Amino acid sequence: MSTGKPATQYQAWKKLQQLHSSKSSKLVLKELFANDPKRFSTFSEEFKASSPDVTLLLDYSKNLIDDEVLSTLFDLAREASVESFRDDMFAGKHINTSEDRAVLHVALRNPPTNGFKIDEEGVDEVEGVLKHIKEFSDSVRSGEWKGYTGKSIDTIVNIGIGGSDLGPVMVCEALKHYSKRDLKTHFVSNIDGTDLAEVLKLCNTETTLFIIASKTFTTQETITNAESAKAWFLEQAKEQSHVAKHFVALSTNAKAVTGFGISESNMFAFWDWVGGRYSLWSAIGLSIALSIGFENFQELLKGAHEMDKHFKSTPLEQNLPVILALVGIWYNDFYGAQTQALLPYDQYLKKFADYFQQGDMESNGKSVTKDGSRVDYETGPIIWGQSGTNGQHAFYQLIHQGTKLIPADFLAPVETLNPISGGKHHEILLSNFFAQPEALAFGKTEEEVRKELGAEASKNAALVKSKIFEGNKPTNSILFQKLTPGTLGALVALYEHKIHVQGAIWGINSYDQMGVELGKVLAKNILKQLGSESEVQGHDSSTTGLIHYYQKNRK
Ligand SMILES: O=P(O)(O)OC[C@H]1O[C@](O)(CO)[C@@H](O)[C@@H]1O
Repeated sequence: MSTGKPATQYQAWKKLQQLHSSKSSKLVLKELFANDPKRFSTFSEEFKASSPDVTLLLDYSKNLIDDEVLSTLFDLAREASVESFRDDMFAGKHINTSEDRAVLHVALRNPPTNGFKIDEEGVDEVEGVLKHIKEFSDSVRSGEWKGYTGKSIDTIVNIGIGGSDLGPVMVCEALKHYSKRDLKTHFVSNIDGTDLAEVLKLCNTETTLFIIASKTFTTQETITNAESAKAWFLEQAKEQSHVAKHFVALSTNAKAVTGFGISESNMFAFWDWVGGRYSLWSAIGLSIALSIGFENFQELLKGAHEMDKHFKSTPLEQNLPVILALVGIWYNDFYGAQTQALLPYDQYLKKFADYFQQGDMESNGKSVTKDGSRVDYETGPIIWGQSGTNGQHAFYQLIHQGTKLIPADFLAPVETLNPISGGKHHEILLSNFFAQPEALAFGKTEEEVRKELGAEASKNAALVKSKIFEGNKPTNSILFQKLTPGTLGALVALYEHKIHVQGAIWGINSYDQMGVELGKVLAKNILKQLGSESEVQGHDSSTTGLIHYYQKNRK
């Protein structure tokens, strides 16, 4: 079990504080590289899965670390029992202590033979659900599954929110290359009626399949959207019995699913030990299987499983998720960095940062440890980013020359799936992928700027200053072979395990999400009061004023 101890109590943490005060000013990338020609090979690791297409190179040499800092970070991981906490997760121990649950997304991608031995109720049902997903997705994709007028399905609408939306959205976008183009996939998540209304304009009742994705099947947004979608469908289809051909559910709550009017045979089950933000590998991935086919879905699971094996069995010093986690902690807790940017140089990964915004921030956005103490150090970073090179023309200015330290992960494929114009686009893309971390690390000195400006430099001191790049900005670079389902699985699992390791060191529970509850409760209460001004009770003057303004001005 993780110690749940405040991280500041570890000896290694104290040593890292000393190292930061004594040497942070000396950790200058330009000098570290100049003094060590082998720095790249020392601080990079390759991950190779059994499929030759699934390889990742992590270069973490452009970080503000040296051997001593790094070995102290590994000491920290050992002192915080990261290895035994990891093993507890794989063994099905109830590491989600506040909800007394196992955390077993790894069981969803664990092959029936040669996998990990996991002992928890429901794990032996995983294969059966995968079989159900295969049969159903094959029959929809082949056109065998017919709608109420005998036509095949050509449109899928996944209705879900949070983990029941973001994973499928990200993966369907990332693996669009492998998708069945004549089967359109849409996602509706927001309670804002605009979301559903705009999607319904693209749908035909006779050929649309709605997937209602909700672990609890009580989430207000999802159930309201599902009810409205059903009403829209029945306006045309009339007969309640036709619902069975057009609505399926992905849930752990059979009672609520049948209560909604979907029969259990049209329900794809999963279990309490699958956290919402770790659920794309479960039945929640049905829209993925429909879009890219079951075999590709299985490749995705396989790639993740290979990363699970790496995480479970590789010594910490070569363990990719552990390295990413520790380097992240170095900036988050000792340099005071508030955020972490994820910058994929692959257009298919444009939703990657959005996905891990929930994955990381809902997991590690906590301020009490497992034993209830208030932390006196920073926990989860703010995750953000977008695909390169678009980000370069949006926010990179601040990363290069702003006042904030923004550690960033750059990701790119060696091979593109779209080598248009003889591969020219890809070469340009990758030249940017290589150039940005280099510019961030090594910057541009005043001397270089003066040389570049020539005579102009002596006339315009402010211009000289504005063109200096201080450099020494840390980055990780991840190069993967190409964006296959297996590679994506490995990449997602890499970041999932990074979150796990960081949570273990911070002593927090990465697997509950109490922080989303209060707002939900207040919204339900306010909804009951929106009828008239006199009903608005029990709020502060700001909230009351805002509600009254709305009530006066609504039409
Ligand atoms: O799948 P459900 O139960 O509808 O929940 C959706 C999402 O809501 C949350 O509980 C809170 O945002 C997430 O953890 C979850 O992914």
